[in-house]
Amino acid sequence: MADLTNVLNESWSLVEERSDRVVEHFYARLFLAYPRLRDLFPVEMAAQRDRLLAAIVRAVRQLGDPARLDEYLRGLGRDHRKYDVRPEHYAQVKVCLLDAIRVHAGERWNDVYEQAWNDVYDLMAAKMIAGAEGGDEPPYWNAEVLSHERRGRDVAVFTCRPRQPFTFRAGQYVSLECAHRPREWRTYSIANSPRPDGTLEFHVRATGTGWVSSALVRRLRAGDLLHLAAPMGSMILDTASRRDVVLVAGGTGLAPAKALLGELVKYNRTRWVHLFRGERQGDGFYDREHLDRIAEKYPWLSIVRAVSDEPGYPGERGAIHDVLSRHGPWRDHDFYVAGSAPMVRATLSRLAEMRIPPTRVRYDAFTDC
Ligand SMILES: NC(=O)C1=CN([C@@H]2O[C@H](COP(=O)(O)OP(=O)(O)OC[C@H]3O[C@@H](n4cnc5c(N)ncnc54)[C@H](O)[C@@H]3O)[C@@H](O)[C@H]2O)C=CC1
Repeated sequence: MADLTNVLNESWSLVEERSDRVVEHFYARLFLAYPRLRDLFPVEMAAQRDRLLAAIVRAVRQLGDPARLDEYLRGLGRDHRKYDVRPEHYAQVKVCLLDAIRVHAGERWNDVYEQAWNDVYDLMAAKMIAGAEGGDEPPYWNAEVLSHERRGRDVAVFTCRPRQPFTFRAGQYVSLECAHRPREWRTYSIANSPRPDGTLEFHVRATGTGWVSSALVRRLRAGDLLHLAAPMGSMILDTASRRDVVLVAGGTGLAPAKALLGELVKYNRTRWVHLFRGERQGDGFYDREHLDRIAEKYPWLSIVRAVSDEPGYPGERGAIHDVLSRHGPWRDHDFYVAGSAPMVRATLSRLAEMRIPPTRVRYDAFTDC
């Protein structure tokens, strides 16, 4: 596998700087050759371009960790049932993707590279196709929005209930689509552990460019319908572990941390749990009272909040990974990290500096980490 990874990295370096053009070429070729595939993709393609590349780069980087890659690709295949992707589509995509890479790599492209991309693509496609064989599962779930509350300037917390049985584990995420932005699916973590009434909670922050998040914060109402794809992700509790737990959450990365807390509340008696929560501004700590009530009730939970971008803030200040190391040492703990890709990356490298074995760190970055 190491050889294959090297060959892929080497060949990718030929096109990396022109990756935008590779992706443009790929989609142009795909939609010309197979016009019916156009309907599987969003009307607005900008975000999709980044996501395709991010998924490929992430998969190639994970070749050295087959178990994790397997889980990721099966989950992705299951998720892609929402697009009505069929097994034959994978071969069509392969022809166009390899063509785009080959054309942009130029004269240094060779048969070894071609074979390596063929092999790795077939391997990934086989796992995604296997993941999509979902038995009686629907391609996506219809869910009705039950409540929608604005928490501060730009955050909304909403709940919904899927109309068909929906099974997931605390810490997982789903991609969802709302009627306000049809065919634009975005991933959000479920912010609760499974509940008897089947309801799901989501936390969304509207940021400048995120049209779906903006619609979910500003336009979604109780009674609206959502589509949810199959749950994905591996940031789930290691219930066999006896180690204490550190949850590191940046912004709405609180959602999966809160879901894991909900799970721990059900059975934990013996593990100390430390929640590190970072926001840019002091007024960003939505859900504060709710979490404080949990900490009052369960003495095993401690919460550290830190603000990174407000110089006069009276409480703890700094990037959350710096705050985490200030509160160390952390020798014998399990870590769960959620937030933006740069925040997750910064935290992972800090944990690596602290010599925490990677097997004790779980995260699910929505973009490449
Ligand atoms: N499962 C997961 O990993 C989840 C990830 N998310 C992602 O989390 C992000 C949350 O965004 P917002 O609420 O706008 O939070 P934000 O971007 O405002 O950041 C909040 C915290 O992250 C820290 N941070 C931001 N950039 C950083 C960097 N480069 N290095 C170190 N720390 C950094 C900030 O200092 C602050 O403490 C979104 O990108 C969302 O997609 C959300 C939910 C679940």
